[in-house]
Amino acid sequence: MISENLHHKSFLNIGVLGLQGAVEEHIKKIQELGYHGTIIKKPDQLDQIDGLILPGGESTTLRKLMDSYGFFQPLLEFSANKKPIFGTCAGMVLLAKKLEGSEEAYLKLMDIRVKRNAFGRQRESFEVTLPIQGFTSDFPAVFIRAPYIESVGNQVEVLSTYKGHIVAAKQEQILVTAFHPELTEDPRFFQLFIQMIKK
Ligand SMILES: NC(=O)CC[C@H](N)C(=O)O
Repeated sequence: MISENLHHKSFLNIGVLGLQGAVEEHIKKIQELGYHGTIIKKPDQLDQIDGLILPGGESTTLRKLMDSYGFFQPLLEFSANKKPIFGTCAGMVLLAKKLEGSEEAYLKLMDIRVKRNAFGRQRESFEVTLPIQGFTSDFPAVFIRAPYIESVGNQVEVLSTYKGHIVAAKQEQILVTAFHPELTEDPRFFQLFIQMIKK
């Protein structure tokens, strides 16, 4: 009985880093798909979850908060244990191995070089439909002061580009999007992340 229940989908517990940014929107998406979503405010909560979403927000603020709450080392361990991480927008900036310009990268968990606020002032926020590798139809992508990926290492699978710039990618158990899948009705990026967790 117990082992059967453990396979029930609601037993997957997906965390959303809850220090700043689009936290509730992600929790809502996880719940809509029938899974348990937990707002993560302390590093010891990482032990309870099967995967973690690093939401959009302001990456400079986020990294300061992550440092002061002691998240840096525990997140490296979380990733070393092959627990999946999904970074959207600022979350993607935090996962990058390199940042364009003088700013030092933060977690350096994914072999991507990221340019922040990359689409310029005129295009602070916009929505486009994009073909995504593995999806059978285009995805509505909402960009807000979005970064893009300038280059990737050979472990990285490019999932989507917009105007020649990489805006979604995957490396082993890490998924990133420059856009905000939590702001559209389309659940496919969350479904993809959940598949990565179940693997
Ligand atoms: N919507 C977002 O997450 C914006 C990201 C922000 N421009 C940054 O670099 O931190």
